[in-house]
Amino acid sequence: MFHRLKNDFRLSIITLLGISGLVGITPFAVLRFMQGNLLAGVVDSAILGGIASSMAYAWLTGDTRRTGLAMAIISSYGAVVVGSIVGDPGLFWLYPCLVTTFFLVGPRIAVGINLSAILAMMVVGLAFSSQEQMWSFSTTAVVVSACAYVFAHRNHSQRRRLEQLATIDPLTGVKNRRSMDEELDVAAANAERSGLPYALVLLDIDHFKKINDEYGHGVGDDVLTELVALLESNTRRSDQLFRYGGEEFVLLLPGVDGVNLRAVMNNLQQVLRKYLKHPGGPVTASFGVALLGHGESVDSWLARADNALYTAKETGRDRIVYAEEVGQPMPEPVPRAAG
Ligand SMILES: Nc1nc2c(ncn2[C@@H]2O[C@H](COP(=O)(O)OP(=O)(O)OP(=O)(O)O)[C@@H](O)[C@H]2O)c(=O)[nH]1
Repeated sequence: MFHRLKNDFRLSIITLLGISGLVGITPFAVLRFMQGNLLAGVVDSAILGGIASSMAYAWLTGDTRRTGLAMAIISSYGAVVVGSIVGDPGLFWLYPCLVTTFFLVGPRIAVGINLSAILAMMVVGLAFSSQEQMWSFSTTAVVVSACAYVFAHRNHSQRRRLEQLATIDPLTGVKNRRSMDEELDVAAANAERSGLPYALVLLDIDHFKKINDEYGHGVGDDVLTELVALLESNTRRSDQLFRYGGEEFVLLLPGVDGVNLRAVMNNLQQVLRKYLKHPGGPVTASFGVALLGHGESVDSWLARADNALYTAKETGRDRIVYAEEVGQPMPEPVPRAAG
């Protein structure tokens, strides 16, 4: 349970706000019934029920996106109904809701929910004892929403930037090794479920150190970016390229095996031979290729591709070596899905 709370930010917010809502609203629901205000008591109880069932749904299904939206709507419009029934004291409930919507949904949706709730409160008009009170409330509620929006928007873009810094290689713009680990896990799980074949290619530029030493690091960097451009423009959109480290890259190719895989690999090798150049001439690369076996771990898959690459380097470079050809028995292939 603590593990889920620690790793799922939205679930932890839903739980925190849900528990705060239940603890904060329950005494008022009891009070309304004791005061004989049945309608307000029933509305408070309905809000409590909505919050509790949303929280349970989020925990059971993990669908925190829909739950966040449901909780934002229930709490904001619930506050409007309560304000309209009990008047002044109910107005204050909208303020925490205006802020918490930004924790539950994206900034734009939160602004939409907030403005429509403020407008609804004004149109119904029952919560206010005077025009002045209505306009004071509406103006301060809009100011609170605007400030919360600016803060949430900044937070959102900073999080996106951090995600980018953590997952993208700054020189070439392709995903880094950290993203690769995640994507390979996803691919292995998908292969078991759907029966789709997956090929993994480890690619390493030949004699790259010499290029750096003779022409400088700037030229080496240009070769790396040119390699990425060539690979990206000669593979499918569903293929994924990662920088494994230094001058080594990983290509993840879903849906290809057998003759098709060999055709793809031969084409890539030809393209690099023809177009990848440094000031002294062409640049070549060596390739180690491994198809994911049935039930095989990602580590074993990578290790087989790495062994194949090692063989390609040892046997002269500028070569494509398939793992099953270098004395590594290919694990049983992933069974194809029926149909
Ligand atoms: N320009 C540049 N060089 C890099 C970068 N990352 C790693 N390198 C260099 O890549 C070179 C890799 O050299 P080696 O591992 O000896 O490999 P190699 O010279 O390609 O030899 P083989 O792989 O055996 O053909 C080293 O000189 C690193 O400094 C980078 O981002 N930019």
